Amino acid sequence: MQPQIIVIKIGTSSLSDPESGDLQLATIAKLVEAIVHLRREGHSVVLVSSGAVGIGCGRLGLKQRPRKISKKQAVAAVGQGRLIRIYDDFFGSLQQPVAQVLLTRGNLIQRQHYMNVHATFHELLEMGVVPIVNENDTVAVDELKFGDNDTLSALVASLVEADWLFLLTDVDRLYSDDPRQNPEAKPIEFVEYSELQELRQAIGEKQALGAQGGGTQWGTGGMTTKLDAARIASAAGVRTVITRGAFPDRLSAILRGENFGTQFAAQPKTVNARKRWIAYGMVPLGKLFLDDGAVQAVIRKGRSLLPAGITQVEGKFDANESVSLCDRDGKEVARGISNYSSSDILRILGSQSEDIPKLLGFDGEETVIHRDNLVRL
Ligand SMILES: Nc1ncnc2c1ncn2[C@@H]1O[C@H](COP(=O)(O)OP(=O)(O)O)[C@@H](O)[C@H]1O
Ligand SMILES: N[C@@H](CCC(=O)OP(=O)(O)O)C(=O)O
Repeated sequence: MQPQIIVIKIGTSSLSDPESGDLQLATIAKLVEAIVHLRREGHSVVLVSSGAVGIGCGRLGLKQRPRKISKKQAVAAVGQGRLIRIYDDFFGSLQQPVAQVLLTRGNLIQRQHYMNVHATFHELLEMGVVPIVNENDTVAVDELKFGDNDTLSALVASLVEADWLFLLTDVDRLYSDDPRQNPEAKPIEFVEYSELQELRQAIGEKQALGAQGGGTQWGTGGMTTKLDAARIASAAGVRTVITRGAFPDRLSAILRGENFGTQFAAQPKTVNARKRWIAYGMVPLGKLFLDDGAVQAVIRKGRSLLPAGITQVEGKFDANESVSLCDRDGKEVARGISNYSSSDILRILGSQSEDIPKLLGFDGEETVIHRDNLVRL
């Protein structure tokens, strides 16, 4: 097999015991062995590990995840140090160097920062190091949070142009409903990209009816954030698998084609690095609703977006910021960098490009979003 770039995300629910909060040392050891095995087969591996808050709670004798943000951030600062120390000890005993990479959402929004992060991952993987990534919980502010490590791992997978993203959790795969609450829930083995949005909505609605997002009080997002992650990764050409964290030795078997967990088909890797940054590095600050003709032009024909095809604007944004493009039903079909602010678009929407100078009083761009700055989702 060709050397693969593999991102593995492990959730709190697999790292610590749900009742006592104690570390699942055997799982961590097996995960480390599995990763070292993958490295020795020639693959590059990035580990995205949750657990800072959970382990911090264990260290401080807290029985529940704190609700207050500043407390959670302080507890994460306690837990992250311990987490990385355990990994360094375990990987170190197998002579595998590791690196700690702590990221905030803001690091990926700015193009220069994004490129620096990209270059650092590249160097680490070139040197055979296993980067261990987590959100920099201690400094992250609410508006600029990944919020959950499922999303973070998908963005990292897109950034490093991974072949595979493994989301390791405490259930063996995705089900039609939460198997803890509904024993009739049906296992789902394979999901096509075209099925993902609808499935996300159905499972999100069922999960919202349940008590909380995650299966235990320590997990955060449950399956909805994993499905969001699968969508981001699949769109970036990364094959995603949801599988159980307690059996990391199955990762090699999955690479060989065995069927453990739920697999999500990847879209072809056609989008370049800059467009991937536009799609998933930047955070859209508003929405443009398009008529059917504009959806056709942008999606099917890869054309630029002109003011004539825009029917409505939502949100406040400046020129050069990221926006979502939605069809008449509100479904997001593309993202791009707008040449105009939301207030200027309100004045030119529905008009012909040649009327822009007259409507705005200055000689602006002909397009609202140029095709070079536009990515289909
Ligand atoms: N449709 C579903 N299929 C499988 N698990 C589900 C589903 N809906 C909710 N869950 C719950 O999601 C939990 C895993 O999410 P979470 O606790 O956030 O894990 P992690 O800490 O690994 O990110 C499972 O324990 C399960 O109870
Ligand atoms: N950055 C947080 C991770 C939060 C998170 O996404 O947790 P999980 O749902 O268990 O993957 C931590 O280290 O505790």
